[in-house]
Amino acid sequence: MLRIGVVGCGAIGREHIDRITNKLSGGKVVAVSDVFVEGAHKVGDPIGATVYNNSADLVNDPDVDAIICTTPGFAHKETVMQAIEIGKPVFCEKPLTTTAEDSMDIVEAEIAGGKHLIQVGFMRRYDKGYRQVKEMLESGEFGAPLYLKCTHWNPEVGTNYDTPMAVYDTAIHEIDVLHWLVGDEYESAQIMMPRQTKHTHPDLKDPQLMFLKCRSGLIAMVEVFVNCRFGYDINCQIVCEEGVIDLPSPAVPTYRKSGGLTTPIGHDWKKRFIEAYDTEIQEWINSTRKGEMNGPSAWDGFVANLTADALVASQQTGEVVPIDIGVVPEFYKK
Ligand SMILES: NC(=O)C1=CN([C@@H]2O[C@H](COP(=O)(O)OP(=O)(O)OC[C@H]3O[C@@H](n4cnc5c(N)ncnc54)[C@H](O)[C@@H]3O)[C@@H](O)[C@H]2O)C=CC1
Ligand SMILES: O=C1[C@@H](O)[C@H](O)[C@@H](O)[C@H](O)[C@H]1O
Repeated sequence: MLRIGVVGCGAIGREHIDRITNKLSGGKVVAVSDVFVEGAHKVGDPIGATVYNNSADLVNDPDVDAIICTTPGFAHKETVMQAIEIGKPVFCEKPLTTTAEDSMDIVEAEIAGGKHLIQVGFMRRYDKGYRQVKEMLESGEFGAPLYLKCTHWNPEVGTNYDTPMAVYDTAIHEIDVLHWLVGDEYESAQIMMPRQTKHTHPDLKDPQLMFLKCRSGLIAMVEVFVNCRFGYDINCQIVCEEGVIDLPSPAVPTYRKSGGLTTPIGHDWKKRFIEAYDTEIQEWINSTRKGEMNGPSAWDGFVANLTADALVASQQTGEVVPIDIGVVPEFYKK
């Protein structure tokens, strides 16, 4: 049994605790922590977990074999570095950090420790739909992918969500999954701001149109609209030389009523990728128990943050910003 400590008992922390406790196998949450300690007690007490009010004490608890970090992005580095220091595996929710510089510090610390310890929560790589699309592209039947049109539509966000977060908290999913999907690397990024919705606030530009150009010339266009009101709607269309692939959304009943044919759209990000989260965490438990680390790595987290930094820079100017990921360290070559 993998004894897991969860740092950060907010929305997704609670989700992961629930799936490990009630759905998955091979793992047990034995400790939880949150700076808001009452929140940690609320989820930790019913499952008999030790409750901490800080990350260091949880990481250093000898009864904790591995850590899940589900604090906000700005706090990830602290916990991940503590885990590397003591040599414990850590599953860190996306983004690895909020800047490429901080992610590089983690990459360097992991390499110095000489052991693969970090997995980043890019769960879309575990989604059946994205996996099917990847297989279709790799079959060669569609020819080369030329451009991608993607939407990351979210019903609403709070006032603590600002313009850069549209990139490093939200578009970070597309940043990671799209280059993985097409087997390419980004070379530049650009953002254009269309007319803004009245539902946004002064610190948030919404919507934003993001353009990512790959080395092959392929361009991915990502629409991020986080106050779209109508639902949580993730779409991806890949236009190839020999055909067009649309990412399948999970099947929902459609219905005819009052003179209309309706396809309902969900509102909740927790449900859209629920199977992907289950698979992701189950595979992490399985591989961690075997002393392996097979999922998205700290290097993948760094590449995503480097790309995010370029997009954030373009938010100010609208200009095309180059991206140079450099050479993949030997340590991360598969
Ligand atoms: N893979 C995915 O689809 C999703 C990933 N996330 C990621 O998970 C992380 C958490 O997001 P949410 O659960 O939505 O946030 P949240 O705000 O609901 O929860 C964060 C929790 O961390 C606590 N916290 C803050 N600083 C802390 C610290 N230094 N040490 C311990 N606890 C601390 C807060 O009190 C709060 O309980 C973020 O990085 C977010 O981007 C969130 C939702 C979906
Ligand atoms: O990661 C997530 C949230 O943090 C983010 O705020 C949402 O927009 C994402 O779609 C969800 O998956």
